[in-house]
Amino acid sequence: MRVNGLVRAQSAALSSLRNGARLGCRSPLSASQHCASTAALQPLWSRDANWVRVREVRARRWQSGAAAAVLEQASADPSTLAQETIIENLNPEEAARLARVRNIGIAAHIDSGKTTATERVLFYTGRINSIHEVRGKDAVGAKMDSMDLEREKGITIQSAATFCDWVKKENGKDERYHINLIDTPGHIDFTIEVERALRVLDGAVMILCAVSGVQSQTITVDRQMRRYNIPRISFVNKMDRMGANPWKAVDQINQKLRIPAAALQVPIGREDGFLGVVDLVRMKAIYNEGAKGETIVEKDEIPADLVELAKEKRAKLIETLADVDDEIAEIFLDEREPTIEQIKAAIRRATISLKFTPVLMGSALADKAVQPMLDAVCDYLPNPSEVENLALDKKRQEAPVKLVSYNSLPFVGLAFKLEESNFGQLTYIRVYQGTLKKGMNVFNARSDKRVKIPKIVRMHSDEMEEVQEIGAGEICAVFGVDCASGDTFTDGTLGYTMTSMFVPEPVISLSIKPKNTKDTPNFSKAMSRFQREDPTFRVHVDPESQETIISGMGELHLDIYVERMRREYKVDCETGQPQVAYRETITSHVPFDHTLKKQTGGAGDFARVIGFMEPTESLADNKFEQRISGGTISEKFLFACEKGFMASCIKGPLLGHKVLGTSMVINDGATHMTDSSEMAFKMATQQAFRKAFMAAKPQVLEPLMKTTITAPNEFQGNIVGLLNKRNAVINDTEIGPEDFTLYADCSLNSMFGFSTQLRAATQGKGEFSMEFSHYSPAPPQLQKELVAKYEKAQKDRNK
Ligand SMILES: Nc1nc2c(ncn2[C@@H]2O[C@H](COP(=O)(O)OP(=O)(O)OP(=O)(O)O)[C@@H](O)[C@H]2O)c(=O)[nH]1
Repeated sequence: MRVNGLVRAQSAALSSLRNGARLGCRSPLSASQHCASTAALQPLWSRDANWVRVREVRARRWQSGAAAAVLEQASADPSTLAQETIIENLNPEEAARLARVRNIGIAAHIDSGKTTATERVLFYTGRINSIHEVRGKDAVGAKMDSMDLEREKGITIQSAATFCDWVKKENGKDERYHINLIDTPGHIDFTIEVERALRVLDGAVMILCAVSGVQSQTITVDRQMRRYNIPRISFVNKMDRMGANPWKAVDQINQKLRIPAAALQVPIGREDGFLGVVDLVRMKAIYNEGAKGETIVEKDEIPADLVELAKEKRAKLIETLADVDDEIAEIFLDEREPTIEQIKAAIRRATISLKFTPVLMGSALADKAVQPMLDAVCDYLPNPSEVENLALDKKRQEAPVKLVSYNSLPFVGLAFKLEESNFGQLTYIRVYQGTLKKGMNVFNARSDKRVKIPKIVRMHSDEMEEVQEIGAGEICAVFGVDCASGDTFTDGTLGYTMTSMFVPEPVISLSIKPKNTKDTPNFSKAMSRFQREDPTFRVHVDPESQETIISGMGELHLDIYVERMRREYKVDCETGQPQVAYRETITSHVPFDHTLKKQTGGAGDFARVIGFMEPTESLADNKFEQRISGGTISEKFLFACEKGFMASCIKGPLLGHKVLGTSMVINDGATHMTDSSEMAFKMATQQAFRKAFMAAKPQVLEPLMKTTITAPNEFQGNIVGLLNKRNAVINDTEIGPEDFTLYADCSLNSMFGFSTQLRAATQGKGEFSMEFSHYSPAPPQLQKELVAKYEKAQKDRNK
């Protein structure tokens, strides 16, 4: 009995160890698993069932002892944890340097105040001398919105990186922290900017509006943070606004985002009278003084009318921590009062292990309580050595290896963003391991090319500061490195690659051309630059109409590029109507035997291809295969066949949209001694493709969008009505005390004009966000209409 119990406990420990490794792992592959595990994070606590909790805590403690033994065993196997030993040998100086580094992002729903808060952070840390507002009267604009377009529209379009040093007071001593910070856009059309920032950051500040709480885009940002296992602190901004209610935001983080959350502060005053916050950990009142709130005044005395509330919310904080942290759970069970250090350590542990988010509050615009948020970044978000980053070792069958943020190890970095600047291409790199030095040769793991690093800079929005080297765990930008977004660089001794970020599929496309043909060279230059910089912006030329088609994440996304073309390249463009990016596929197996034969006087054209077409297992890609035996078609001609197949997939026979999920196998054929050529085989394959495709029950696929709608409860009926008209599938509805959130799958085609109708149906109080989910067969009626329209356009063109 005892032996069995031990085995069971050890296997539980092993599995918890594996889960733990997954939670910390920065790989998009682990995202769904992680979502599942965090969804299961339900509060364990119940006052009436203390004994259950005691047993659980004891069992967990016992298991962690067993887990330590397993870890010891695992670290003895160098094939899996080769670098574990290095971590143990981290020298104290290196550890002290890393302990003071934070790489963080600011992400939130549109207009929650990300850029306004970042402006305060830069001001209070001394990076800028004065504060300028988004859409401010002085028309200067915030530092991080450096593009003219961003300043005019008052929205962030590109993420911007900066760095600053924050001096935190700790027990009367000054502690200097180095913070690399990325401000991201809120609008879903620029979601790739959030994806790539989160891919390389160690922690995030999730900003919420004190009036609106969790909004539709907050839910998308939450999903993205989970995808990359990002620990976060939450900041409830706009406490100066009428109707501000931080407790609603805290409840919604718990209920809608399902992550245990508790406030670390209570507000002193509200709305116009918002003066500062009470720090619940240290039980002190914090006020801002000075013209821009630059002086922090701490008082031991809490305003009398807030003493009871502060006690209640502090108890709530400790209770929530007891649910997610064993040490606090024990103290709680023993009915002892945890010390400040114990509470802070528990918040840190629980935040980093993704079990909890501490909630702070303030008003960036009114210059209140931003500094305590910066303190919380230092106190509760991880330093680079506390985050597990994995690479795959190509030299050892892609075995995962842990990267260690240690300056003297071989260099490994990830290029996460490209940007054209006046001085050439700028590549943003996160250094995961080793040191990147000016003049050093690095290897691109994808292309196997060696490149020299001519110049390294630290970015401060659109300004830069040249440096000679960048250590492990830091973010920088380099010049003169030709690569793609998501490439891994090493020093050449390691065969490591890192997984890249998640790139959503473009869903909207439109035709575009310069108004003046003399602008064509600039037009092409702009297109290739935008494409290189933004993986969600794609360009292709329609082989028949010769029109240039651009595709992206939404109308705003494409509009911005058209506008940037005008401003930055002086090219005025004509654009067609935005169209949904449909896809085409086949649904059955069809054999083909096609001969191309032309005899026009001299040498003719001859090619015969035999084989079959069928749907692939998943819609992910198309597949070409040759199974020729006896050399009936030579290698050279088979290569031409493959090219023909690829060309056919770009423009499907049904609608002229891209083909997905289609496989073509050529297993026989014939060649003519003199008349066969590569061109003949390419054309024969294209003709065979067309015929077989049309015979294989072709199907139009339409993009389905994961849609999140939030609105006050009284409008629920109206919204369900709107969605029913659009044949949407409602997956879930969550009803809160005031408003509800509805999750649905909607076809993109049916969502044109939805924002206007939603505004009308909810007196402007409803909002929604959409994200591409997957391709799904279009309804037969829609397919019929689309095909008829395409055929008519073809006929008109050929007249
Ligand atoms: N009342 C009030 N308004 C604020 C506060 N913070 C920001 N705002 C206003 O909210 C609007 C949006 O602020 P931004 O900082 O651009 O918000 P954002 O989240 O960066 O916006 P996007 O990046 O475009 O999504 C601006 O008009 C700000 O002045 C605040 O604390 N209180």
